Amino acid sequence: MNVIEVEGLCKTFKFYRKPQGLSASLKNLWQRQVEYKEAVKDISFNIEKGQVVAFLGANGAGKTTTMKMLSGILHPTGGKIEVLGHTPSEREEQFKKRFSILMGQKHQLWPDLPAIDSFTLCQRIYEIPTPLFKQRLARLSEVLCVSHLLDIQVRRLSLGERMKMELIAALLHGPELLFLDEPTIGLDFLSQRAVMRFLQQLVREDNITILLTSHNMADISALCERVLVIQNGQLVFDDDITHLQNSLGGFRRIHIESESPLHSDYLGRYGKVINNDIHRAELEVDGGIANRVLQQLLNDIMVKDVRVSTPPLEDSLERLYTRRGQVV
Ligand SMILES: Nc1ncnc2c1ncn2[C@@H]1O[C@H](COP(=O)(O)OP(=O)(O)OP(=O)(O)O)[C@@H](O)[C@H]1O
Repeated sequence: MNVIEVEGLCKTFKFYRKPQGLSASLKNLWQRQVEYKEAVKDISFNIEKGQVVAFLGANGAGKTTTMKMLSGILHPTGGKIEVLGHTPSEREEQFKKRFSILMGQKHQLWPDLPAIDSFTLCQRIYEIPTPLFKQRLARLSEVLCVSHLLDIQVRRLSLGERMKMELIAALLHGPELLFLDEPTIGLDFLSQRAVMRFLQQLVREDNITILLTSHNMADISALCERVLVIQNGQLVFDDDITHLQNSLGGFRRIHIESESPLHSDYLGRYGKVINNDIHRAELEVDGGIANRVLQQLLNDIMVKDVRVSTPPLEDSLERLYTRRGQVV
């Protein structure tokens, strides 16, 4: 069953550019310079119930704009969206109760109140029965290790603690679908891992559907099975995370350790030299010829140790982000 269905989605922003300088500003008062920005250009995809999908792209690629359209915050300028059987821009009450959107850079909790007060407000807004509210709050605050902080003013909490409270607020009404826009931005390593572990548990136990944007590769590999990549408003990749590396040429890294010095000029004939610190080197080669290159290296060089690995996800994404307008 599809939770999200998107077909030919477009969003063009109309805005006025403010010119520099006093005379230009004055002229602009009666002759405004209108500009258009095509932030999302004709994208189509479906997401099934229970899937966890990463929505990736360089800065300004169109991720937040798409998420805002999926959650009904922005109206599309073209195309069709169906989320949980609703048209998001109609903002029906029944629709709002079934999903949550969490933006790492925007906080919804009232900073001067303790988190528990904001949670009680959420309970009223979403009409959550008291026993269910108490049960959910106890579970969420316990798993996220913030039970002892519920009655402290939100502005006195650390960034990580506040983010965990935001996550609780987003989950109290038991949404079936979660839009997470940079949920771990600014969090330290431990808090990032705690939030990711918690989301993994949520997916396993509650079969929740998640669409996640993040520039943090650890978040993505920890949680997502499928990746959508948007570039300049166009969808350029939609497949399993494991296919991302293979689709981009399936590069492999060969790590060599040798007793004798390794010279980059010499190694260059086998593949692209990524690192070389005299006795250790790392080469990047096409996946299709990795075995042959490895055999050649073993024949030609006195190798002490050798290992083959897949390049990090960041490298595949860098290749994808820097390709212009090509669908993989
Ligand atoms: N209200 C607006 N008016 C005009 N242009 C806008 C508006 N909102 C976004 N844009 C432009 O649309 C493009 C896509 O923006 P969007 O916020 O969706 O990018 P993003 O992929 O989420 O980027 P980031 O990773 O930096 O958050 C950008 O070029 C941005 O400048």
